[in-house]
Amino acid sequence: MASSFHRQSAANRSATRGSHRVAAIVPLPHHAVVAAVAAAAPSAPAPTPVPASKLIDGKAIADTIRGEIAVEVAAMKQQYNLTPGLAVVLVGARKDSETYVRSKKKACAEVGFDSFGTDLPADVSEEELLKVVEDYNADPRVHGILVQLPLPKHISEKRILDAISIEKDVDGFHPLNIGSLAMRGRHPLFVPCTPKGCIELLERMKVPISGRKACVIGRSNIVGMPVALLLQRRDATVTIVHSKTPDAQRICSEADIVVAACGVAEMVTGDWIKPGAVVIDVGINAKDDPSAKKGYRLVGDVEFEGAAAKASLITPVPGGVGPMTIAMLLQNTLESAQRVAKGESVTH
Ligand SMILES: Nc1nc(=O)c2c([nH]1)NC[C@@H]1CN(c3ccc(C(=O)N[C@@H](CCC(=O)O)C(=O)O)cc3)C=[N+]21
Repeated sequence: MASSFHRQSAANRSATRGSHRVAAIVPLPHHAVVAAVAAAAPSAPAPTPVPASKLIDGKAIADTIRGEIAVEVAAMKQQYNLTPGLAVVLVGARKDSETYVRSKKKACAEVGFDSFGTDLPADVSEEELLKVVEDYNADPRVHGILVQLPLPKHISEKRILDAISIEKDVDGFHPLNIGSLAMRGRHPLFVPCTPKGCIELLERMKVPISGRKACVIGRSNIVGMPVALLLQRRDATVTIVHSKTPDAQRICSEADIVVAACGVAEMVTGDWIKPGAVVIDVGINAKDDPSAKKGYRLVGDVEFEGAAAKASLITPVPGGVGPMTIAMLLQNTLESAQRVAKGESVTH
């Protein structure tokens, strides 16, 4: 089960502060460090742990955002007597999908949202699923609709996603939302959650984007393409590399910001990373590990130790982008409810 999608995260220091601080406070000559390490660990050299100052703590940042959302929800209930509502539709019984759906519903409860759920059998017909989506489209208690992907093979993902009312499309997957994202001077109603989470991590860590070179690895509709558009909107110079790109590693190694969303476990090794670059790892892959309780552990699309040795900041997996995806889903749902409360809702 090597589902790929995202996440990681961690610390509350900026990229520039992190790297400058190390340079300013630890001016030890290299040989002195080597000598000190040798004295402390005379036997097998243990891998140097990644310092906390390099970690982008996605879980902590997502917790902060969820706290901010809870405050807004309480205010909205007071002022407008309105509670944001999210509907999550799950088809079939994929273990990973069930886990994600459970954490989405839990997150809703924590910030004071209403959550609605429909679980359908894997052999449900496309028509029945469409009917569920249409009922949620018409339900005024529901401000966001998420149909958990992937869907079973016999159902057209396109047909289902296109049926979600654009003003409840909190995943931001509707072509009208993606189209607006791609056009200067336009503003989509919703930005897809994982790409939005990546940018939020960069911004909260005060990583400069404007004028920087960014490399996005992967061109999927849900992550690679929209995250590239978001970086470009913030005036980065963006290169997207993918499975058919000759010399992807060389291109990546020139980037100040790397977003890895290729869906291949630990593909991006340290030699892809320019010294001081900021690395956002969107991958989530299960890797066999007999020493782990479950027999596997989660790894990203980035080989963490090697990349961390070069990077100024890096997101871990888990605990990086993953928790941010859920926080951004809540934020999109809140924004949707706010539009309704203020009478700004657009009609489909
Ligand atoms: N319509 C739709 N929208 C989605 O946003 C969507 C989807 N379908 N299908 C599947 C992917 C996957 N996804 C994740 C969300 C949170 C974590 C997450 O919170 N991960 C934690 C925990 C990981 C774990 O322990 O399993 C972490 O990385 O720290 C991961 C993955 C949303 N997806």
